[in-house]
Formats: sequence, C-alpha cells, structure tokens
Amino acid sequence: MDHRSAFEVREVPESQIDRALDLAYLAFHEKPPDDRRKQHHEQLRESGRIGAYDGDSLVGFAEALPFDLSVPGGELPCMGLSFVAVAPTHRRRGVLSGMIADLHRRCAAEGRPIAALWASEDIIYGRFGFGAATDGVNVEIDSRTPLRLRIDADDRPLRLVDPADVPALIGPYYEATRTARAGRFERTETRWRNEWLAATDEDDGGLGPPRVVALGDPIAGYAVYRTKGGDPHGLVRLDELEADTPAAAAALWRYLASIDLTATVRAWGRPSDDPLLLFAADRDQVRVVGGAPLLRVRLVDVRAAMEGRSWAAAADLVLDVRDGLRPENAGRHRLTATPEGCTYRPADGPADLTVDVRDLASCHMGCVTAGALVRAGLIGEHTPGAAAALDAALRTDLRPHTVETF
Ligand SMILES: CC(=O)SCCNC(=O)CCNC(=O)[C@H](O)C(C)(C)COP(=O)(O)OP(=O)(O)OC[C@H]1O[C@@H](n2cnc3c(N)ncnc32)[C@H](O)[C@@H]1OP(=O)(O)O
Repeated sequence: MDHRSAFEVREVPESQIDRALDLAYLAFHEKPPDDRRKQHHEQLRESGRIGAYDGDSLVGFAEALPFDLSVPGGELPCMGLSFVAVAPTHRRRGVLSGMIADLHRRCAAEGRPIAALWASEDIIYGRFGFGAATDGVNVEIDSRTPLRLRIDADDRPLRLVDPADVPALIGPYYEATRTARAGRFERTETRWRNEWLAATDEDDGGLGPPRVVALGDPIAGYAVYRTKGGDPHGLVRLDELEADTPAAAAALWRYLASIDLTATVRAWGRPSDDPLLLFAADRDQVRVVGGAPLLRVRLVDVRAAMEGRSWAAAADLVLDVRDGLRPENAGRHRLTATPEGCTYRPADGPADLTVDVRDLASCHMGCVTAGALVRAGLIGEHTPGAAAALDAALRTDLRPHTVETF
C-alpha cells in the first residue's frame, strides 16, 4: 500500500479546532493552561486551517495565517504557516509535504506571493523552498555597573504604561515604525494582548508580568520587558525595544540596565545592526552571546515578490531560478530593476546567475547577499560582477528583522 497517498488534505471545520489543538499539543509535547488554549482556539477561528485526514482522523494540521509583511519599500500580502503538526503515527509519509502544497494553492488563490514561518527545526523547511530571510543576535548586558555609552541619552521623562493601555498608546507608534525594516508584520490588538502582554509567559522561568516603559510624549520609543529580582541573579528580559533616535534608544537601554535588584539584561533576537552594539562604550559589558535565523520565507510567486519591493539601484540580469515545487517560478527570468520599479519576466538569453528559490528568498529582503551565496557555492555566477550588481539593487539601509513570533 502506498502510505504517501493514504490521506486527504482539506479545511478543518471550526467544530474541529479542539481536535487540531490536541494534535498540535501532542506533536509539540505541550500542555498549555486553559487560558492559553482559549487564546489558541480564538486565533485558529480567524485563520485558515489546513487538515490532513486519514479517513475521519485528523493526522496533520497547519494554521494558515494571513497578514501583511513589510518588505523594502512597502508591504506584501503574506501567509504565515504555524501550528504545523503531524501525528507521531503518520510521520514521514508526506503529510507535511501535502499540507505545504495546499499552502501554495491558498497563497496563489489569495494573491499572497510570500509564505513565512518560524521553524521548530532548521532542517525541515529548506526542501520546501523556505530560506532564512531575517536574523537576529542575542545580547546580554552586565548591569551590575551603570551602562557605559559613547553618546548622550535622551533626557525626556520615562513613564511606565499600564499594559491595558498599551494597544491604544503604543500600537500606533509600532505601526508607524514597523515598515522602516523589512520582515515585520502588523500587530492586532488581540496579538498585543495574547502574545506581548499576557500576564504569564510560556517561557517565563519565574519572570514577572510584562512591563512597558515609554519615552517622551508624543512617544519617541518604548520597551516591553519582564523581570525577576534577586541578588546576584536578578534578570531583566527584554522582549522589544523601538526608538526614533539613537539618543532615545540609549535612554531606554540605560533604564533597563539600571533597575534595582537585577544584574543582567537579556535580549533575544535583536537586529544584528542594533545601534546599541556601536554606541555601547564597553563591549565586555554589552556582549553578543548568540544569534540565529528568525523568519523563514518562501517566495511562492517570485515575480510578484520581486516586483513588489523597491530597488536601490539599476540592474538588468537574467536569473535562472531552480524551484522543484513551483514550476511557474522555475527557469530563466530577466530582472530589470531601477529605483522607479522593476519588471521580472520569462527570458531566453543566457543566465547571469543560477539561484535556488530558497536562496533567492534569503536575498529578497536583504538578509544575505548574493555575493556571499556565490562565495558559499550556492549561487552560480556566470557573468563576472552579476552578484555585485544584484546586491547593489537589493541593498537596504536597515537589515531585515522580525520581532513577532507566530
Ligand atoms: C512552522 C511550524 O509550525 S514549525 C513546527 C513543525 N512541527 C514540529 O516540529 C512538531 C513535531 N514534528 C512533526 O509534527 C512532523 O515530524 C513534521 C511536521 C516536522 C514533519 O512532518 P512529516 O509529515 O513527517 O513530513 P513529510 O513526510 O512530508 O516529510 C517531507 C520530507 O522532509 C523530511 N523531514 C520532515 N521532517 C523532518 C525533520 N524533522 N528532520 C529531517 N527531515 C525531515 C522527510 O524525511 C521527508 O524527506 P523525503 O522527501 O526526502 O522523504
């Protein structure tokens, strides 16, 4: 019997969301508290629900979460993939592959050229054309002594904001700033409350409730953090920090590093071009302790993805794209880009570059340069200088970055 075809992929009806959650918690070895389950239930009611059924049994599940993703120069409709779970009895029979094919169909039907996800394991998604499209660094500050800075901090007053007021007070600021970087997506009031401001945190390790500090009025920056007191291990875990200017960022970092009864500030997944790493006066005090890819992106419709971003310089190149799952993306295409716009059309001429669609996804928002991928043996450069020309056109001032997990 061919096990690979012994299941059918179809929408999970609302009445079966609890079955989908049971399957997800089984696959992720989780037993969330009732209020968290309720939040997940609410979230899945508003999303697409891809199910794989063996007869009547739900053996695979994935959430298809629509949102707008910031890309250089604007935004593109995107489909987030989350809650991916296959029953342990049905793994490695092509259930995930079948659900990814369904995801592609949904993206095409809804005009969403990009799919995006956070991976539980790095190895899973490259074969499906997902490439690391944003990255971040983990930063630790030794705050037993005052934070030493090379610039003056903004001296406007700081104030703690009641979490209940955050969506209304900070939400508009977040929305106004998020398109400055590629890789970010809209945050609804529900997401603020469920993901950022929940009283307890799944990974909390004894941390207290969320605290939100804002600088200035009108707001010039804010930070969301949680704390755990106690000498000598008191901790400030920073969840998010946004600021208009280096001086505003300096004021927020200095505040976080000055909280009594704490000795360390730990910030996970900061942008790798975070100005803190440059304006910190003592890099023994402010250390990068790790880093990793954040969001993985799949260019489901390469043409729409290329034509939907802005370009920093002119380029006229033929790309030979390899895409084993989406034949419409594969083959030679002429990219004609200028700062005014871009066309990307099938072409006959010889290729300047040969690139796998997952590597193109890593270049698309500026996470990795084509030149680096040529040097890694992953992009074939047939015309000298072609990768440099592509990189000049793809260049962005700020590195792409993602704070929102889903
Ligand atoms: C976006 C997110 O939600 S990330 C969360 C992903 N989910 C989890 O980690 C929960 C636990 N794991 C699972 O539920 C499942 O094992 C999944 C979803 C990771 C994989 O589902 P499966 O149905 O087994 O995948 P499927 O059979 O379609 O595999 C396709 C290919 O990927 C490979 N593959 C799948 N998962 C893995 C893995 N974890 N490690 C290495 N290879 C893998 C398979 O071997 C197969 O390769 P082949 O085509 O050469 O034979």
